[in-house]
Amino acid sequence: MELGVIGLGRMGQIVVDRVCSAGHDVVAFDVDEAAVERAEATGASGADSLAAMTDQLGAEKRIWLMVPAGDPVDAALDELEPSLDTHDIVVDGGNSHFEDSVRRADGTEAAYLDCGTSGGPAGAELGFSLMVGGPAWAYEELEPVFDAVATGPQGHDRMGESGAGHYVKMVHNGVEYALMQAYGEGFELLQEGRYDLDLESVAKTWNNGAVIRSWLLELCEEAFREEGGDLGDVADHVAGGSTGTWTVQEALEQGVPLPLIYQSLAERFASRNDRFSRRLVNRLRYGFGRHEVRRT
Ligand SMILES: NC(=O)C1=CN([C@@H]2O[C@H](COP(=O)(O)OP(=O)(O)OC[C@H]3O[C@@H](n4cnc5c(N)ncnc54)[C@H](O)[C@@H]3O)[C@@H](O)[C@H]2O)C=CC1
Ligand SMILES: O=C(CO)[C@H](O)[C@H](O)COP(=O)(O)O
Repeated sequence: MELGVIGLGRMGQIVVDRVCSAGHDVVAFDVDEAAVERAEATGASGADSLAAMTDQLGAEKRIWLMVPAGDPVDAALDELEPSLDTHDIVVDGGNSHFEDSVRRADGTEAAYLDCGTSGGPAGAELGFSLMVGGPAWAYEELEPVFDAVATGPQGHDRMGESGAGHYVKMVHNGVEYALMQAYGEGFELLQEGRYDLDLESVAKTWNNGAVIRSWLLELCEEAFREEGGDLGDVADHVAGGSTGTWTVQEALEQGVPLPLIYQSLAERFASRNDRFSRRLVNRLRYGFGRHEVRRT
């Protein structure tokens, strides 16, 4: 099969590598020329524009978008649209909002597959977990590509109609937030608590047979090994947050309580700057109790 890949960053380059390794042909495009050169060095045929890419793909285009969610997806689709037909297939493998994916599926001539991708850059070796939404014929047609990008045939499935893939990925990310928060809190108590513990050793021991073993816990072990048990100069500032926000917004709309995921998201927001509410509470404790006001 011949696949066009648009967006050759951390994730898109892995798509290129895995699809090429599986014996398919890849035509690669990115607005960053250096990224196109990297893809060429790993076996893809580089294109210097979207038009050049679609020309190379010919009839029955199969295209994988791996650009940042939001405007870049619409920008690429707007440019692709004149050359797309009903027998073409476009996959969006990024973290798009599921409602954007439904809108895009309705607005294109091509069959549009929304594909939630999990595994991160670490998935280069193992492959990803892929959650796909959209027309069944297009999913089935692209199964050889999904087999290559995922861990294998078990690493991908069609979740349902348009939007279902990105919907499942959105919820996945909410779960990811809560799991990380739970590990964070447990290790914080161990770090602050009664015993002088080696947290890397705790994580390693838990990873070997404990109920709470997981890949995220292996990443905790790696973090303590590389940064030290006190996490060295790692700041208490957590970036990201859009996918978790969408999860909480959807839960509110559906009337489903998600206190753990909401709290994990709120912890991220709280980590980002001097919280006015905390500063006021700090000052109020002086007001009513003459407790010391902590000042920076
Ligand atoms: N990094 C991660 O752990 C994961 C990321 N994702 C999602 O995958 C998507 C890509 O993520 P990354 O590879 O990490 O981002 P990245 O920032 O490493 O790469 C994005 C690439 O897209 C290119 N690009 C931007 N606009 C473009 C356009 N209009 N046309 C062509 N190329 C364009 C950029 O030059 C860049 O090379 C995002 O939606 C992200 O949320 C999904 C799962 C995991
Ligand atoms: O999808 C992912 C992992 O599964 C990406 O790493 C994503 O960026 C994580 O979300 P956030 O940026 O909100 O932390």
